[in-house]
Amino acid sequence: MDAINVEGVAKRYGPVRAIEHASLRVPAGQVVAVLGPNGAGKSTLIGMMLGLVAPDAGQVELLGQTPAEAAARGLVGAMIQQGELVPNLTVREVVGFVRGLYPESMPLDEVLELAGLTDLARRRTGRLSGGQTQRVRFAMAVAGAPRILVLDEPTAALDVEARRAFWMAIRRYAEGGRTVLFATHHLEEADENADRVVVVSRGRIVADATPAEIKRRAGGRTVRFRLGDQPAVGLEGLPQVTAVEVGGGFVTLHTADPDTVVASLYSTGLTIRDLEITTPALEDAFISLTAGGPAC
Ligand SMILES: Nc1ncnc2c1ncn2[C@@H]1O[C@H](COP(=O)(O)OP(=O)(O)OP(=O)(O)O)[C@@H](O)[C@H]1O
Repeated sequence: MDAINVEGVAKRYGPVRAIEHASLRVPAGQVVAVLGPNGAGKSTLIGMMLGLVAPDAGQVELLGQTPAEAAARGLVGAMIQQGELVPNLTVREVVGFVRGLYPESMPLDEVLELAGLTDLARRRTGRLSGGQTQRVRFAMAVAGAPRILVLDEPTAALDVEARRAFWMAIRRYAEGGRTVLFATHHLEEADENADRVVVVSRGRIVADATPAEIKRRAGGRTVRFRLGDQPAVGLEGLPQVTAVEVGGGFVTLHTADPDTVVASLYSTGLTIRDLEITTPALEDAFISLTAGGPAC
């Protein structure tokens, strides 16, 4: 049984089609990034997964149950963008309260340690920084030891160091077959932390693959080198070369198969200098996959 099964969901807000017919199956144990620009529909899709937004069409199952049933049984934990913490309670009290709502929760000290809150346990939540508040939200999301964890832009308020610590905690949580799905605009975050990247653009899933596959689909690779005074003729006829650019003293060959291109390049007898093979950054892949911008 899949951890998450989204089948043909759609949601409109007046004239805006926030999500148009999206389907997604996530097996247990995967860490999935939902990547897309502002307004792409990520929060709407996540809201439908959590039962917070009613789809106009289609359905969602979490471990074979409706989102409401899964939430009632403590199978799903969530960190969403809205919501204030109760300011006059300590971190330990807030997390302990949430933990007490679940049938099979994690030991409180373990939750605090995982979220990096051990030293802040006695601090009142109204006196926390933005990053510390995010850690409390994370602790609340995992306190019930849910099998599925859903996070909507969880690192939005965090600096680089806090981000790194946060992702280490998520990876630890995902160990042992738990499923994590998170929304992000941060390409490097999807690349570094997910097994699979689902790209959403203008309410549609436009790509669903590993980060490496997304880069490959969006642009292939380039083989770049200097030819000196030798003429750059016949290079477009080499096997697997899809385009040739000459400029700035360099020749750039575009290809999906750089190994074949390099082998055939050396067999031409040309003197090749400063050869390098490059892969486009995930950022470039993302821009070309989501070309067209947000839905409204
Ligand atoms: N409650 C609502 N009422 C009206 N329009 C809405 C509502 N919620 C979302 N939308 C619109 O639906 C579209 C998708 O929004 P959504 O918040 O799902 O995108 P997102 O990818 O999560 O964006 P962001 O990264 O900025 O959070 C946007 O055009 C947004 O303005």
